[in-house]
Amino acid sequence: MAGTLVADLEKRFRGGPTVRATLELPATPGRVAVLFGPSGAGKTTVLRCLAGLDRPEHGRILFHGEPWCDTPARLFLPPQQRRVGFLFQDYALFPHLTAEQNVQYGLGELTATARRERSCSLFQLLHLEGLEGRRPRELSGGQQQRVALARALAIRPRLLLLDEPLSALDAPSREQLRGELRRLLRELGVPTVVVTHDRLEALALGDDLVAMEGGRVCQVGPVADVFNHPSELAVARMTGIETVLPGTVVKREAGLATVEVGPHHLVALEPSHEGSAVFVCLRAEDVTLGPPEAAPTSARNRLPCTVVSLSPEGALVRVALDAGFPLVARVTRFSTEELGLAEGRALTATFKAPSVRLVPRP
Ligand SMILES: Nc1ncnc2c1ncn2[C@@H]1O[C@H](COP(=O)(O)OP(=O)(O)OP(=O)(O)O)[C@@H](O)[C@H]1O
Repeated sequence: MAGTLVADLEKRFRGGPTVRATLELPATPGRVAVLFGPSGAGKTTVLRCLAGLDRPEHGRILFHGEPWCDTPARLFLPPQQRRVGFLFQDYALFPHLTAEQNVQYGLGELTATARRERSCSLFQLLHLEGLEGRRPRELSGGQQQRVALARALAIRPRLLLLDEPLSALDAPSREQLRGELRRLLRELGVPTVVVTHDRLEALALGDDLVAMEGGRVCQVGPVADVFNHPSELAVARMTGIETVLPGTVVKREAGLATVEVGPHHLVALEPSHEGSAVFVCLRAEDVTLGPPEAAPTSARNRLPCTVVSLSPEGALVRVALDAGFPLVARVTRFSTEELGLAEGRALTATFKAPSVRLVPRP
């Protein structure tokens, strides 16, 4: 129990959905867990229950073995007793207070000197020196975010909870601050739970991932495990796998599975689950394109296909293909030119067996 955050809760909204979450996460210094999923998945609801801002109808929350919520025992600790730092989506800074006053707001129990010392060290840590006297409207989006983070940290929280911390920023700032926030969270040494619906943000910020959809937790695990081995179709979709095809496992041998998909037999690593009905999931980045007469490579899967459409995406091009079933590849502009890609062009698509993820099909 030490070093973990355990939650098993159910929150019902009158006339609305029920959000259920069962999860156990490492909560060690600097470790970041991401609640990830599409809009309406229930991420914010879980975060608010962890904070003590919402009260679940049923459930338990244990932080390092200490009960924060236990509905059968009628136990519910308010946020200040949990000592959690909460960063709201819109930062919720008091507009009439200066940055320094905002940061010192929750420190009423300290002497004025101690309050000043605490906020001074946070302004240094978050590179906000010189901005103490500014009001929120006189700060940039990134500066507001850091002031809000300083306020959340001022109480010396045991757990930091961040709701979409970058969503209030424009795209270029978001990209820049993603890496900065990650470094900062590591440095701060406080276990953190972050809500995001953004795939890149989840990858950049998280050590652990809780994938949610439709008010339930679909999968929990280290970020790379969840992205590489989605346990179900909903997780495959939310982690950005574009090719999802119904298939049937027709052979299992020597750690490999042969899967019938449309007119083809594909080779994948043998899945740990039983059952032959599967979804074959393939990332566009894992598909290599070459001329029809391309020489064999180590890739187990080679499919003749034709180009259906090309869509530029910055330095890359998304290539929709017809291989007897729809297949998506993503290649550089350079490769597009070199291969002379155009609608109707015949090609060979190749991908390795470990790139083919098999997810059980109900
Ligand atoms: N106070 C409320 N009353 C009724 N329904 C609510 C309330 N708060 C949330 N919900 C509903 O509960 C579900 C989960 O909402 P929640 O805000 O937790 O989702 P989310 O994953 O954080 O979504 P988003 O990414 O859009 O913020 C949604 O269907 C939402 O409409």
